[in-house]
Amino acid sequence: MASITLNALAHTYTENPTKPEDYAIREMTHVWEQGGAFALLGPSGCGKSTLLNIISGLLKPSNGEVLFDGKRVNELKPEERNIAQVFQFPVIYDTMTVFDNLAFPLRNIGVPEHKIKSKVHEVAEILELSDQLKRKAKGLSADQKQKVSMGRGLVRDNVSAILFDEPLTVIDPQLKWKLRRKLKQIHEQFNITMVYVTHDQLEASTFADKIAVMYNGQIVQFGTPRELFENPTHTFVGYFIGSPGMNFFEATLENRDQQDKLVFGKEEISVSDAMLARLKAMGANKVKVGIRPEFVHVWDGKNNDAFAVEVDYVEDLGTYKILSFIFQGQMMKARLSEDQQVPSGQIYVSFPEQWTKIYVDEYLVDITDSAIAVDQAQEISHAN
Ligand SMILES: Nc1ncnc2c1ncn2[C@@H]1O[C@H](COP(=O)(O)OP(=O)(O)OP(=O)(O)O)[C@@H](O)[C@H]1O
Repeated sequence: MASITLNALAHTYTENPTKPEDYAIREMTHVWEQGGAFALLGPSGCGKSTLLNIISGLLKPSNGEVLFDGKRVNELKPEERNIAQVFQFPVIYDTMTVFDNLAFPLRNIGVPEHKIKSKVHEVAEILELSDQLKRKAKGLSADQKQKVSMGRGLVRDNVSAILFDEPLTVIDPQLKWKLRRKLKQIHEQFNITMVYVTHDQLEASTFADKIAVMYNGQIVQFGTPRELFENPTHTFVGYFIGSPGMNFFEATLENRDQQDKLVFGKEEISVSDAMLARLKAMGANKVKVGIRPEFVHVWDGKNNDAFAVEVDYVEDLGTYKILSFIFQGQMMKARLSEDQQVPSGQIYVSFPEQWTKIYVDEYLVDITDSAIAVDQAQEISHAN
């Protein structure tokens, strides 16, 4: 078991990179703590597989270091790293029995047969494969084959970490949740560091305690599923997490009647004085405002803080409804409970200040005391 540290890591497939877009992994420093269950979540092409292959040693990074428990492993071959990797498609030997497939990694390193037998039976028991041990792998279903792949990762005692690269892609939907639960159970039992790559937010949040959201070769936020939902620190996280994703609109900081205001179209958006002061100090005239559909309040009648908007349409999704409305010419969404009635035509919506997030250059403007203290310390150190 090990912690995995990526230190100033970067990777490019281009011979002479000149710009950030030439990098599949843009410089990143990141730590996966020992024993954690993590997900690496992001859209196709953002660099997830590249990152996993660098950790397992299948790929040599262009820059930076990979450390296991603080020790540099860049020079170690994949088989010397004690990392198990489970791929999208099960990697097993069809002509061998399930037992021999599971025994293979142990026979390779010369473990005595009696030890192999007990270890294979132990892992088969956990994976519910005990009654399949004598079968040839060829006849197994896709989910059973993937379980054998996982089992091959688990039989070795000295495995530092298991990396899963979209392991449930070929599994039938009704079996996915079963395998996901199995993985969670295995994590609890073995206390192994696990990194699970997926582009599916549901898969990520049911498996992982903490999720790294990846976008354009960078980890833009690392947090619990709840943190990613309630406090996205990058607009991509707001957009990618949630169903539907966060609403965004561009607003400007304007001085009206000697007071700074955040303005969108004809409306003033309510934010705290501390936020207005912070934006002014940053010299940010244009910002993005983000609010999750779940946090938009919908009212039947006029209300002090509420804006008059036009209902566009309502989608009934069985257990909840999605209301689409037009606010100052822009389409936005609110998520409502199934029993909430929505009148047609004009309605009123409000955006609670607590859930109204402000972004500058795609990053959240954080006005908590600790965030401001860090910024000020950085400004002082730059000034010196
Ligand atoms: N062998 C390669 N040679 C050149 N470019 C590559 C190679 N492998 C990946 N890339 C590029 O690097 C970027 C990151 O790819 P990567 O496969 O790591 O992303 P991913 O997030 O795992 O995507 P997916 O979910 O589709 O597998 C992409 O732009 C991809 O086209």
